[in-house]
Amino acid sequence: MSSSGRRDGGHDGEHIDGHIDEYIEGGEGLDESEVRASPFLQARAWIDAALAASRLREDVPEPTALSVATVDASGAPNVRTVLMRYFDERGPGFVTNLDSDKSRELRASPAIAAALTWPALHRAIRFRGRAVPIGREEVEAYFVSRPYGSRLSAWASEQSRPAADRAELEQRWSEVLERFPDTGHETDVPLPDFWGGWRILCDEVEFWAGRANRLHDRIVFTRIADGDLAEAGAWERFRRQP
Ligand SMILES: Cc1cc2nc3c(=O)[nH]c(=O)nc-3n(C[C@H](O)[C@H](O)[C@H](O)COP(=O)(O)O)c2cc1C
Repeated sequence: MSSSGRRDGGHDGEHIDGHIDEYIEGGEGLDESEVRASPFLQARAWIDAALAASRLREDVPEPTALSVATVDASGAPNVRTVLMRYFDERGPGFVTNLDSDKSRELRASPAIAAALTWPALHRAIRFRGRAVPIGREEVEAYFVSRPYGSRLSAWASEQSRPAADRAELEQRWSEVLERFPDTGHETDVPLPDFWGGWRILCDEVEFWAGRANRLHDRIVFTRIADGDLAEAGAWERFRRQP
């Protein structure tokens, strides 16, 4: 633990003093010599490391938790957390209600930014780009793999719309439970038309690696040509100041 850190993470004077300092004391950083040839390979390596760490230790919960920022019709930002359900050469992807605020915002303005953050590993990845809908077949293939209750909840919630009270939600749940009984088969709850996914086609991917004294490493891949995340020639790499 660093000299300025507090284990309770509570208030200390006028600022909030979290646990980050003690983690950053041990940051490995990210040197140009070890950066993979493409943003895909670099992200894949860090995501795999986070998934492995989350199986082995308790301080990396929800390693695929992805903060997703959109802008609303007035240009005001909006952010929420989803789970990254897809990651391949095309970019990170997530599933959600297609009538939710985030989906409405993305249809009006596809500009999107997202971040995976692993404080205990001293690492974060930031993605910026535009969102495109994930194809229905891909969504369907994922949807049938979800547990019955998760598939049912897709039907039970008009995500982001107001609800009078908790009882209203539970009433909707009872209705869909009756409508789509659990037969133990993957087709018992169909994929709703209003449920799907978004993929981020990236123009920039930043890898942040915490280091001592806040001299962190930031290695950025920025797009210079067409091509997916694995296409090394589509990206230029540089270092940003911390
Ligand atoms: C750890 C975590 C994971 C979540 N995963 C999802 C998800 O995969 N999809 C989703 O639609 N909402 C997910 N949520 C809920 C969202 O944060 C959010 O409340 C919801 O999508 C509505 O956002 P919106 O009104 O801005 O559209 C998750 C929340 C947390 C805290």
